[in-house]
Formats: sequence, structure tokens, C-alpha cells
Amino acid sequence: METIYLNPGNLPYWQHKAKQSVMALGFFDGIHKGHIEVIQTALQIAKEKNLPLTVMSFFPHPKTVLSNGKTKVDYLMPLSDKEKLFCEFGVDTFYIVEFDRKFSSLSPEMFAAKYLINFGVVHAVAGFDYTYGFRGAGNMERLKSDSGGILEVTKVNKVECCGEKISSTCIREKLSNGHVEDLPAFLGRPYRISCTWDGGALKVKPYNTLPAPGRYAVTLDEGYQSQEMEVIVTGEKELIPLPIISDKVTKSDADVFITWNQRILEDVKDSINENKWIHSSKFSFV
Ligand SMILES: Cc1cc2nc3c(=O)[nH]c(=O)nc-3n(C[C@H](O)[C@H](O)[C@H](O)COP(=O)(O)O)c2cc1C
Ligand SMILES: Nc1ncnc2c1ncn2[C@@H]1O[C@H](COP(=O)(O)OP(=O)(O)OP(=O)(O)O)[C@@H](O)[C@H]1O
Repeated sequence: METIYLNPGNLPYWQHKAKQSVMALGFFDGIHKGHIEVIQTALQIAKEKNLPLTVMSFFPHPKTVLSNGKTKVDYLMPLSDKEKLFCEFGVDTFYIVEFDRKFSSLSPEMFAAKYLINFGVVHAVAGFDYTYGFRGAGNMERLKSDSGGILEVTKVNKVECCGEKISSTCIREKLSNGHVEDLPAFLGRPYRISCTWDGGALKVKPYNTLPAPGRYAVTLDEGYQSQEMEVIVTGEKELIPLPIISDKVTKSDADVFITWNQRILEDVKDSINENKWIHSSKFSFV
């Protein structure tokens, strides 16, 4: 899979290079079951038409840009994880448009012309609530006419869980309430974040969001080995591993993944007191 960052400077070059494709559209933070339905629908159409599958997303999040940085978005995954998942799904090209004020003020028709038609898109796929263009005025009902009737358009119906639309927003809410055990039903897999282990602390990498304070059962994955353990998330958003680990994790500055299985305790004060020594001394897993 090829990942292409689009900005006004390189747009003509990539428009010229682009081949015909079926394109899935959206921001896709966290890649939940609704997003997967959009990608799989687009993949099926691409196979039927014998065309490559492309995805067009944006970065940073429109809410952050349009609030001049005042609204902070708790990203569910960094772009690198999104890239890996899209690659596994069979996406051929992942376009990431630099979302800035100038781009946001494009009319729906201009977006369709410059970013879809001029990119060789013959069929666009997005969810029932996808919007585009200045003030989000474009929607799935008008995408065909915004493209001058050229595009074929497929609208994916709402994917729900327990009567609720699955969305990145509701996953962020579950995280902020510590309900990590609910997330597999929304994501289709458990919630996972990337960290680095420096031999003394677990540091959360940028564009990953911790759940609410509490004590959690997690799986720590170091690439070649994984182990069940517990961690504490403090009110200061620190991530403290508890030393109840079976195998040794020896490497310092290692990239590790934490999969969140269950919250065991909501109130972390007792857990932190029990494990005071963790704060006072540099420790390694035993
Ligand atoms: C060309 C373009 C212009 C946009 N302009 C705005 C805007 O002015 N205001 C806004 O809130 N969102 C704007 N958006 C964001 C969209 O409404 C929408 O949030 C984004 O395309 C992601 O769609 P999704 O949330 O359905 O994935 C724009 C998007 C595009 C593609
Ligand atoms: N539950 C869903 N069912 C069907 N399509 C969906 C669903 N959620 C999102 N989509 C579609 O997936 C694409 C990406 O959507 P987007 O990134 O806005 O997801 P979201 O989960 O709705 O995010 P947010 O909560 O920030 O609005 C869009 O085409 C959108 O319409």
C-alpha cells in the first residue's frame, strides 16, 4: 500500500499520477465496525470493477483546525496504525489530505472536482452521514450531482451496537468512562495503544488515548512475546505497570502495545498506595 500526503503544492502532481479507482471517504479515527463496513463495501466494489481501492482521509481533525486548536481531539490511533490496518484490509493507496482552513472552505462541487474526479475516482463509497465541503454542506444524497453526474456513489447504512450508532465519538466516551470491556463490540477487536518502555516507565505515544483512571487487566505485547498484567492509570494520566509479570521484558526503549481487557478497580488510590515503591525506585519487570 502506498500512503500519499496531499497538500496544495503537490496536488497537480498526484492528480496527474492517479489511476481510476474506487474510493472510500472519511476521517476513520479508531477504525471501528462502521468504518470497516465502509472499507469492505468499497473493497467488494473495487474487486467487481477490477479497480484499485483508495481511501481519502484528512489530518489533523477538522474540529481542531476549525477551532484554531482550542478543541482538543483525543485521537484513538496514530496515522501509522491506521495505515497498517488499511494495508491489511487490502487498500492500495491511502491519501491523507492536509486539512487546513483553505481546504475547509472548498465548496462541495470543488471538492468533488479536484479531489475525486481529478484523482480518477469512478465510484465513491462512504457512510450514510458522510459530509464534505464548506460547513459540511455536501452529503451522500448530492455527491453524484456535485460530481456533474460522473461518479457512481454507494452509501453504507448505519452500523449500530445496542441501538446506538457506532462512532469514534462514542468510543472516546466509553474510554473516558473506563468501559474498555465494551469496546470490542464497537471496534471488532479490543482497544490497543502504543507505548514505549524505558525500563522504568510506560510512556504513551502521541495520538493514543488512555482510558479513565483505574486499575486495568491488560495484555502487554512486545512484538515477539505477550503477557497478561495489570496497570494503573492515574488522574495525572500516568501509566504505571504493576510488577506481577511472568516473563522478563529486558529491552529498554522498546515499543510495546497495551491491549485493554477489563477495568478491575475504579478508585486507584489504594492501588497506588500498595505499590508506592514503584514511584520511589526504578524497577524492572520480575
Ligand atoms: C472539502 C471539505 C471541506 C470541509 N469543510 C468543513 C467545514 O467548513 N466545517 C466543518 O465542520 N467540517 C468541514 N469538513 C469536514 C467534513 O464535514 C467531515 O467532518 C469530514 O469530511 C469527515 O467526514 P466524516 O466525519 O463523515 O468522516 C470539510 C470536509 C471536506 C472534505
Ligand atoms: N456506524 C457507522 N455506520 C456506517 N458508516 C459509518 C459509521 N460510522 C462512520 N461511518 C462512515 O465512515 C466514514 C468515516 O466516518 P467518521 O470518521 O466520521 O466516523 P465517526 O465514527 O462517525 O466519527 P465521529 O464520531 O468523529 O463523527 C464516513 O464515511 C462515515 O459516514
